Amino acid sequence: MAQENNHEELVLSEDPNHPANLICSLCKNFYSLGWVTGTGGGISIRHDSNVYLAPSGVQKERINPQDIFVMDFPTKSYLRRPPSLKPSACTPLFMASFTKRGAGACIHTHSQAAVLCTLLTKGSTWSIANIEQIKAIPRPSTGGYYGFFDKLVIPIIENTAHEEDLTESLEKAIDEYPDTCAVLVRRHGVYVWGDTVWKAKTQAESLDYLFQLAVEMVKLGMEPAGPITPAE
Ligand SMILES: CSC[C@@H](O)[C@@H](O)C(=O)COP(=O)(O)O
Ligand SMILES: [Zn+2]
Repeated sequence: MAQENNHEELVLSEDPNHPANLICSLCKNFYSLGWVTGTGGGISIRHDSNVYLAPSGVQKERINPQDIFVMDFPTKSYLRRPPSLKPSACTPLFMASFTKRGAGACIHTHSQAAVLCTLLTKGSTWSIANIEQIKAIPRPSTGGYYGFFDKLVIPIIENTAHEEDLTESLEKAIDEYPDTCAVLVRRHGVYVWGDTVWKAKTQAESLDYLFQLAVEMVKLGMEPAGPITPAE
């Protein structure tokens, strides 16, 4: 019987910046940061009209380019489905960032700092102010980035039993917070997107830095979004 054409040419490339190679190398990088351990978390990249997706339920730091799914973005149909694998359960959430924000990549982490920030905040947003690293976060309404004296506000949505059931509330948060490039998921992690894969990466790094800092500030009795007070 003839083998189904699985379009390996869509994922096999010598170019380290090919999306299929980048998903593999970045997942190793994110694993070492504790963002994608134990199969959780992941990344999807949109390049031209193709969306590149990791498989579901696998050790993300051990993915090979042959394991990558490729979707045609305009039609949402799969151009390549590796046999015996399922696409990431995060697919509809990654797609929300591509469709609603035109993102070029979306990163999902299970970072403990992100989870702790959702536990330290009872409401539906998490914020921080007056910290230099805020300046790495884009603010679409101004066409630029947050300033040092601005307050950064990230929406928090409630977790669900299944990843795909988060889609509706993530889409609502994206609509309600037009300046955000991230949505926290309570007791779960965070989704961060960017115009390009490198912007998504640096924004995810900057946010994780701020999440870690905020946890330490709270431990020291400081309010992360509070006013600047003279050091004692
Ligand atoms: C540790 S299981 C985590 C999953 O349920 C989910 O939250 C996740 O982030 C990864 O889903 P996956 O389908 O493996 O890409
Ligand atoms: Zn997850």
